[in-house]
Amino acid sequence: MPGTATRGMLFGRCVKLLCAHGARSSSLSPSVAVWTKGLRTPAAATFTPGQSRAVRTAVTGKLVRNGEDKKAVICIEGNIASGKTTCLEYFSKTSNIEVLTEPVSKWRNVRGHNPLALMYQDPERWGITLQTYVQLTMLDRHLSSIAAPIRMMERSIFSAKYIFVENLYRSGKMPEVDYAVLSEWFDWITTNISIPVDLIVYLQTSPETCHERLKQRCREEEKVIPLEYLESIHQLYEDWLIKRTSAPLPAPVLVIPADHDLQKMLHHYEENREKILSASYL
Ligand SMILES: Nc1ncnc2c1ncn2[C@@H]1O[C@H](COP(=O)(O)OP(=O)(O)O)[C@@H](O)[C@H]1O
Ligand SMILES: Cc1cn([C@H]2C[C@H](O)[C@@H](COP(=O)(O)O)O2)c(=O)[nH]c1=O
Repeated sequence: MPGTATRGMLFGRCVKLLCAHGARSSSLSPSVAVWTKGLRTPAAATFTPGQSRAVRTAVTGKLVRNGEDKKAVICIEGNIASGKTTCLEYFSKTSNIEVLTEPVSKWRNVRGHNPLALMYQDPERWGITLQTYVQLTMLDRHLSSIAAPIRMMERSIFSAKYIFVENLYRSGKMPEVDYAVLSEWFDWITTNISIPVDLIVYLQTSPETCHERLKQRCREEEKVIPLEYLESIHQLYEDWLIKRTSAPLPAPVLVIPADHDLQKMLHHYEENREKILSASYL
């Protein structure tokens, strides 16, 4: 591992990304930030366990937001209405953890438009619109500054692509050109920007449980979701996080069975607390 002086040299190239004057105000995080670019080396980026995040970034040459590379990132993944928000709420009471829920309110209202509702009404036409905005807002969540040493996020830019975009495309509801454009964006982002994740917590539910919880939550846009849609999302999650056959894993996975009632789930969260929080030492 390089010493402090070497690391200083590796991180010597700083760039400032500043908001353009006169740009329309946005509901995203302010983009004034200091970024560091790791040194690009011809060597292939191979990560070994225990290697520090700083060194990995130096090897890959990705843009990294200063300071954020030292924080632990835990992503809570699972099907629609599997209990992710409830899990985040539980851990939000822990000091040292800052929780970042999915920006669903933005997906329901971008300058007066509701791309989430439009997508469910006509996925062929509006899938690309929603997923472009999901990708942007998820990236914004990953890059936002937090004060606490541990960041717990609901889903990730990875599941938006590997689960939801993939589902639209495979079910024939996203034209190939839309899928290609979204994939190009995703590949550019993940190649050039450091999006570290230290642990994925997968709340594993049956699609039937999610269907029940979804009906109980009663979000207007989601009233049209049939059980088959949740089955497809479930299958994609299982392929990605359990069988590990579909897409790369950005982090180790901790599986928590999540079909149980609320009281039992809170007990499971408590039982797994140490394992989850130890992500900060990875
Ligand atoms: N273990 C549970 N048992 C029964 N209902 C639950 C449980 N966990 C969450 N719920 C309820 O199910 C609905 C979906 O939960 P939520 O946490 O919003 O899921 P997600 O964030 O994954 O979409 C909510 O109405 C919530 O109160
Ligand atoms: C990430 C992502 C989400 N959605 C949809 C799926 C649900 O209707 C909401 C998220 O609600 P949840 O209860 O937190 O699962 O957004 C989508 O269509 N595309 C996506 O990439």
